[in-house]
Amino acid sequence: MPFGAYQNEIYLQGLGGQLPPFTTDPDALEGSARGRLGPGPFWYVAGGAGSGATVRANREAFDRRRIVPRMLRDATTRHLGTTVLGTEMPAPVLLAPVGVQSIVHPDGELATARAAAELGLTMILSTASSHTIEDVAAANGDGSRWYQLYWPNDPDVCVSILSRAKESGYRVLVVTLDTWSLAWRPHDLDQSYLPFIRGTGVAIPFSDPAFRAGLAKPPEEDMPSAILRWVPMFTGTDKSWAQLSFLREHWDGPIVLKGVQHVDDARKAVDAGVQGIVVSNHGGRQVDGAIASLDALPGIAEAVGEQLEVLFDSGVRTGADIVKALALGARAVLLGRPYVYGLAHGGQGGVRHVVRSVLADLDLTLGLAGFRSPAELNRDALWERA
Ligand SMILES: Cc1cc2nc3c(=O)[nH]c(=O)nc-3n(C[C@H](O)[C@H](O)[C@H](O)COP(=O)(O)O)c2cc1C
Ligand SMILES: O=C(O)C(=O)c1ccccc1
Repeated sequence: MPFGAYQNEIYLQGLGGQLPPFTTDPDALEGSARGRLGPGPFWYVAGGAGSGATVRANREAFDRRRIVPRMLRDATTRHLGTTVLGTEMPAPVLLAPVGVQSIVHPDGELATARAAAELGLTMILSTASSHTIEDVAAANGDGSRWYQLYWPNDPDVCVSILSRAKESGYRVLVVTLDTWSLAWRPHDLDQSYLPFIRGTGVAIPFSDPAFRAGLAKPPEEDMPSAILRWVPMFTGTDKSWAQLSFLREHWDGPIVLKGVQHVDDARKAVDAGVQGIVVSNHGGRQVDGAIASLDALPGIAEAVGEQLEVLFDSGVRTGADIVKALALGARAVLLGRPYVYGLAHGGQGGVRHVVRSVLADLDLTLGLAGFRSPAELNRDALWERA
């Protein structure tokens, strides 16, 4: 069933008097989620670092580029599927790792895992998850899952978490490099809203045998001490390129580095022997004033796209955005905030509606622009404003 068929489904349901569960308008989605969430949870998701300059820059970079549609090329049948690092995907879209999803819905990552499995998409589970590696794997069933590591300083805890992920069927390790500390985030600070305490984003360390072994009392008996041990374990110390060999030793599948923004770092990733990168500025949540992720993409894809898989995120909201990122050299994109807003609207069903909408929009936009598959896209498909 083509993804664009969601359009017909919605129109047909309309004949029976039924409307979509909530908006299909990507621009209205954030405002709609705002009406459902308190200010703490809403700004945790929507907020960015500092003045919000990079959150805005991410959108502006998409706006500056436009698709140039081609006619009479018979794009009535499209094939959106692709394979990334051995993972088959029905469309070049993954669900980005987002921490502490219980903040917006009690089912949190379990709902996301179920929605991803239903749609055949790959989810990337965050280390800051509010559910354990094993529970999310069970919810995802025979779906496709990758694991995102916030790299703990304690090697025993790191190895233990990696082996749990491996045993639970997570196929690819995504190592996030840009968040060894949370950035200056005025919205969270003004509300004294520390996300991973508010939403129990510590399920993974607290359930970890190696982490528990280092505590005087288990977290259930002494939560503050456990948190005080975990926070410095995954923040405060940056790692070096040389240390990546430790992860290669303890993870025998593909490794992807998330948060690459400079072409020289992309080349270092090649030298380090990893299999992929995510060109990302963390949705504008880390370095305020950082380059728009889409502006960083073409140079990086050109330099290293033949040597490793180049994935992309930050600012993707529509099908057209995905077309633009693919045309600039991304193999696939990660969807971030939009699916979290879907989760806020209705758990698994809310994620399903948002993701189906984005995929339908992608399918229709690609076809109407005259392309049958992502592989046909390149820079010729775009016009760019100076
Ligand atoms: C609420 C929230 C929590 C996030 N938590 C994580 C995380 O735990 N690990 C991670 O690698 N990235 C995390 N990210 C970043 C996303 O993976 C992704 O890079 C970003 O959302 C992309 O930007 P977009 O939301 O504009 O699409 C988070 C993003 C948001 C919005
Ligand atoms: O908020 C984030 O962007 C993020 O990456 C994170 C990190 C730790 C806990 C929760 C979210």
